[in-house]
Amino acid sequence: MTSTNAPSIAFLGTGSMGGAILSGLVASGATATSPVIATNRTPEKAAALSKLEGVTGVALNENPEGNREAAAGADIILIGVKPGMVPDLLAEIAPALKPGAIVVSLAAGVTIATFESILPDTAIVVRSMPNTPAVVGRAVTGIAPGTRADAAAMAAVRAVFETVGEVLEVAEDRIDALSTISGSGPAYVFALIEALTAAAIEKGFSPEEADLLVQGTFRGATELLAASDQTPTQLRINVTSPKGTTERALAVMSDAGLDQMFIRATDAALARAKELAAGS
Ligand SMILES: NC(=O)C1=CN([C@@H]2O[C@H](COP(=O)(O)OP(=O)(O)OC[C@H]3O[C@@H](n4cnc5c(N)ncnc54)[C@H](OP(=O)(O)O)[C@@H]3O)[C@@H](O)[C@H]2O)C=CC1
Ligand SMILES: O=C(O)[C@@H]1CCC=N1
Repeated sequence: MTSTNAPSIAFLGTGSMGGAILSGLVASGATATSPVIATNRTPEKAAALSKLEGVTGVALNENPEGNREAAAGADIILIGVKPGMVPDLLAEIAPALKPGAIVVSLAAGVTIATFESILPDTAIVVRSMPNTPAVVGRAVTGIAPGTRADAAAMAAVRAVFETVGEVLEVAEDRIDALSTISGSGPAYVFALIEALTAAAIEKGFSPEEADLLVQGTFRGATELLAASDQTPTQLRINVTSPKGTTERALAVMSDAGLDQMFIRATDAALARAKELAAGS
């Protein structure tokens, strides 16, 4: 993505998720050699985006043609609006797309069939499910090919997402399930951090002390896991002295149904994805 032959990219809807991918691309240096256009509704957001190297932020409230103009000039168009807004945006840009343009969905729930029913036959659709650690080059992104996405198109989309992290290609019928794990996953981790921080404060630590203890522990544990050749199970056992304190804490979590809780939580996320696919 750093050669002058790199495809031109447009972000249509550059909020939490689109903005995270864009930040990761900027941090990687990719936008320095391959400029990007990024649209939003509000001028404030567009101005902030324009401060990033190689990025032109467009405010639709000032330029209502901004999505169409950005789409017309792009080889790869990332659709980063909320799921309910996707059909209208696709209808808006459909007449402007270059033949062979690759339209990449970031949206939860919205199917490839929906994309392909609105876009012209000359457009190539790829469905993705990224996550926000893209900001720091640590995204995990699922990608699934539309009916017209050949190996070259998938390679081009993979290259974009590999600039900001790891990529797993799956069939579309796995994307919703993948989303319940890695798409939503950062929120689960932050919720766990919030809960352990609240416990630290309840134990009498100041908020600053609690942040140091909890965030340092999450960072240390994940970096240990990444550096170690041991499984998470073995690393947990290494902390859990027989008849020690950790054992008591983990027993409480087990009694509270930790394993089942994640299964129920991801089932709930999956059910919501089906609702979104149905347009509700
Ligand atoms: N957040 C996440 O962790 C993840 C989100 N996703 C998917 O990403 C998509 C976006 O979610 P998220 O980033 O959280 O949402 P945000 O609300 O943060 O971002 C949406 C952006 O779209 C802009 N926008 C609204 N209408 C238009 C339009 N007509 N044309 C162009 N831009 C427009 C908004 O601009 P303005 O604010 O100026 O109105 C806003 O910046 C969703 O489909 C979601 O399912 C996928 C994986 C993870
Ligand atoms: O909550 C959502 O719907 C999106 C999809 C995965 C993460 N955020």
